Amino acid sequence: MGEPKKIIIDTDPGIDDAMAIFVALQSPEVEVIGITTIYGNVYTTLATRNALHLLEVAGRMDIPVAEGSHVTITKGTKLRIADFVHGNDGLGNQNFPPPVGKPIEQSAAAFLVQQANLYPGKVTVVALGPFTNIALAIQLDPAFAKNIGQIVVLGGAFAVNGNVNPASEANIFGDPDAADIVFTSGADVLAVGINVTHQVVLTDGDRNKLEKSNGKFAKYLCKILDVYFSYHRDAYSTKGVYLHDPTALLAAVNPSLITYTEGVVRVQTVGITRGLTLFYNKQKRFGEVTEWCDKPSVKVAVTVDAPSVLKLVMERLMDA
Ligand SMILES: O=c1[nH]cnc2c1ncn2[C@@H]1O[C@H](CO)[C@@H](O)[C@H]1O
Repeated sequence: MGEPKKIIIDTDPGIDDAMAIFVALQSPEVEVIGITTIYGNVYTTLATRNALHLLEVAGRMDIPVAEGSHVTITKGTKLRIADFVHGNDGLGNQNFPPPVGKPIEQSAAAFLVQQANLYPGKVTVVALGPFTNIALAIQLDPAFAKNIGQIVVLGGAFAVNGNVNPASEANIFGDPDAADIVFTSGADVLAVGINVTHQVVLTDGDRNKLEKSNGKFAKYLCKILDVYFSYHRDAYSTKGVYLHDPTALLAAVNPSLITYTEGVVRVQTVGITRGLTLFYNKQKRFGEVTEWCDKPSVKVAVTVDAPSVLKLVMERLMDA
């Protein structure tokens, strides 16, 4: 194995975010060089607090946390916060003590730009919340799209219903304008949508295995998973939970776990379909000039090796 891939996790922790962060810290293929925070599952201030807390649980206070935007890319302040999925504290209503650590002075966007410049082509951003910080980095530095190695986003509902409403998936819905900026930036973007992550389910049985293990991450997660399980039972009538964030993270760690197709993605930013991700496969040359013309292609995940993803998540969480 060569040098580990440098990754920055942009996150709104979040129960499945916590899982993804722990899996990343347990993955020898990658080196987590920073965490940037964003609103989504919780407000940004709480996301920062939770990110610092999770790093303390992991004993990895050496990893810098940069706080991200508190508003959307269009300065919108009416945010949709998914506390009904993750609990009021974002971590299953456990009232954990406040972290000792502090975020660094730099903003998330400034940190992303700095790291992309420091290691051109070598840094992967894994975006697990709305894409505001990434869009801000693109606006801050015109070279960011070129300097960043890859941007792996958890987001979109490609040719399936969303999870906020039939049109829209939560991370895109959180900031559709930012998502459109990222998808059309020319960066190497891989989108892992809920059409893929809904195939990766952690069942009651898997959770029992985590509970019985001695792994510190497994034990910690079992404390916070209750809220996430009850939400899935209510919303989807399933006895398991979707592993959105860990799937996207592992797609960044090991691209062979997924297959993808390439084309242009645009995001609807207004109206009842606000947040809709529309993929153009470039198979037809349209007579009309369209809003998809002359836009760079991105990668969109199509299939996932769900058993392997689940196995890796379980192994890595229990082995610590
Ligand atoms: O129904 C939902 N509404 C809002 N957010 C959700 C819902 N289900 C999951 N997530 C959160 O949003 C991302 C996937 O879209 C995941 O990070 C998940 O934690």
